[in-house]
Amino acid sequence: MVDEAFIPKNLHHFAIILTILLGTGFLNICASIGGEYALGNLGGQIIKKLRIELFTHLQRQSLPFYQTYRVGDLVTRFSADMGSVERVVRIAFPFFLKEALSVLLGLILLFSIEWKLTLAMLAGSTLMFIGPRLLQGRAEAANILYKETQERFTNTIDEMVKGHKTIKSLHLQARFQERARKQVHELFSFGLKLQLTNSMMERLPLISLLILNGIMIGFGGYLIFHDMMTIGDFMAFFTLFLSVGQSGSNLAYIIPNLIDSSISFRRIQEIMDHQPSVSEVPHPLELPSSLPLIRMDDVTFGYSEESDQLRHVSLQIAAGSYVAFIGTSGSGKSTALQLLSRFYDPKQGSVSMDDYDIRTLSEASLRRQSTLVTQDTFLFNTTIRDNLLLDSGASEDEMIEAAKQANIHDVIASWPDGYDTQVHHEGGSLSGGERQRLSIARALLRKPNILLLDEVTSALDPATEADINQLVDRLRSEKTIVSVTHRLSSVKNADCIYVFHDGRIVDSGTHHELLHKSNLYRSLWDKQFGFNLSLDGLYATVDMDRLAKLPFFEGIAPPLLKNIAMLCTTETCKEGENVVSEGDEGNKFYIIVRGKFEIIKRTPDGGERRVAVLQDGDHFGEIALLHNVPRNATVRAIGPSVLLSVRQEAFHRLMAEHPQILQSLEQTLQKRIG
Ligand SMILES: Nc1ncnc2c1ncn2[C@@H]1O[C@H](COP(=O)(O)OP(=O)(O)OP(=O)(O)O)[C@@H](O)[C@H]1O
Repeated sequence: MVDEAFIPKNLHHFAIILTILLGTGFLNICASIGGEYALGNLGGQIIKKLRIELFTHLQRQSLPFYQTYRVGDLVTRFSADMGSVERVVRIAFPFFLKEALSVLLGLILLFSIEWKLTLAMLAGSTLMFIGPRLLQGRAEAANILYKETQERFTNTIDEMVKGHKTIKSLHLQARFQERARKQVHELFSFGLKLQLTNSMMERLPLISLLILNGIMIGFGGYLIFHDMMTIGDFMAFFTLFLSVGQSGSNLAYIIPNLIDSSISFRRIQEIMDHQPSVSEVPHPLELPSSLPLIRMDDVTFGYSEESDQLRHVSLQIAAGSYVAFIGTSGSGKSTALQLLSRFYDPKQGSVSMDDYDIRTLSEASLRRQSTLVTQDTFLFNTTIRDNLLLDSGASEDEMIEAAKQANIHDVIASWPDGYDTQVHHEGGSLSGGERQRLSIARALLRKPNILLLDEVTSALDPATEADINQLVDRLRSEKTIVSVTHRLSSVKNADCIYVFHDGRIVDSGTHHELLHKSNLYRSLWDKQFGFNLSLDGLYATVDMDRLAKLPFFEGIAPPLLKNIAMLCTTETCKEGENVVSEGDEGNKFYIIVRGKFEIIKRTPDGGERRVAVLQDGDHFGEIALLHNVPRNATVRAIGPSVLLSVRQEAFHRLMAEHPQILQSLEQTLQKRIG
């Protein structure tokens, strides 16, 4: 324009150049609108595909995966990480393409105007990328640190929301507040570090651009003074270089975004690379719809490579029979049930239904045939109706029938919205017993041939437990039922009871056979007999024969034991409640009538460690009847429980009236110490 139109004042050339400028400008506007739509659409499609693939991949994962990754770890990948990839795919990547194209075309034009100056500029422009490159490692590390902290904070929020009842009842707000405060502080400091590194990476190219401008003006001036370049060419070069330089620094500007997104992408990829440990074979078989014979042949299984929780377990469950797995806590009963459901595969041996190894069956056919009901019931945040029906295809009448069988229909009908009642907090608004009965109704609606029950009556009151036991009795002819329980009275009628101990089956037979031949079974049975509990589960008594079996009361005459039995008062406690706390002064003795308790010891670092689990018939704190000694551990209810307790003062009054009790106790203690 300067050399061909302005200096020679050539109107014709001026008109041509102006038309070209306006025409290309218009083309530029049209192309950018079209390009933005096309790239936006492409970016959106990529993200859509990635989200669906990640979701589907998560659903394919087996149980160990969900024990490795916590909710926050996965939610962050879907939210923050996916967001960062999305920003790059939708905005930064099109921007990168546009700017890279500008640089490329600009360089071609610059070469055509003055190649020597362009070469000089090109050599200088390496400055623009050296700085960011040097900072890249630090930026990546800061980014990873920030994302991991985000993940931990999300996990804390998840735990706080899910455990809000326990946190309140144990008054742990300060502990969570402290954890959250620490993580928020880390988010602040790591975020600041990340921001500073990123802004340094963004500033460095601008500084380099400033230096480049200086070089260009200096070298350009030199060329003009030596008649090696016209003023017009210099002005064209200068204008074009400003635009190319700006595009170049824009490219450097988006590097932090690219780093952020590449780390997010790596984190998503880490999940996508995780192969499920239990997966379908390439051409799975369909299990015929009939009551199958179930077998476990020499099964050994461990949750980790280092230890085995089941060892050489072999068992056979006849079609249509009612079988129970019983044993001490931690003996492997639930693990065996999970292997029957194929939530895990054995390390050695096999689980089969009829003659099919269940590893060869399609997951759909296995799940159609067998349903597992566990004690941790999960309800979806939708209506009770949806929670019951899910994809079972059952009718309204069938749903009501199943709810009646599970003894929950009357409760639902008494709610203002009945079956349309909305479930909140994954069922947290319902009682444990209600949740459990809903999950039983849900399982019945799916009409499985095999019903696997894992401690399903542990959260129920005695009346409901009796109803569920009757239901199981009614169902036993039409289904194969396998029930894991620690409450022996509820499986007395089972066709076969397998007794687990330390990961092995040590005995099997009917209740009567086991009473005769199995010491372990007899001792478990003896521990649980002799208690009487009202149907609402609020009032309990203990027989003196049962008290006589406690080592502590050995040798005390029956009439005195009767007096001790009368001192017992019933205590009920909710899940998560501490019955005794480590360090507190002990003044009561307890016997567990129903329920499970964990014994917890404080660790030197301020944490907690579970050292044992107590259940129906176990007792603790007997020393408190005699002396005021501090409790050496905390006893916390794992589920709703009922206990009988004897207060020290009442016991002392009894001992004052009957000094023989003290004599007997001292003799017993001497014998035990001796
Ligand atoms: N997901 C898991 N990862 C690692 N170890 C586990 C896991 N689940 C259970 N265990 C361990 O495996 C052993 C057997 O547990 P399992 O739940 O099968 O016992 P159980 O007989 O059903 O006991 P309980 O009556 O107390 O539930 C226990 O030592 C337990 O701590």
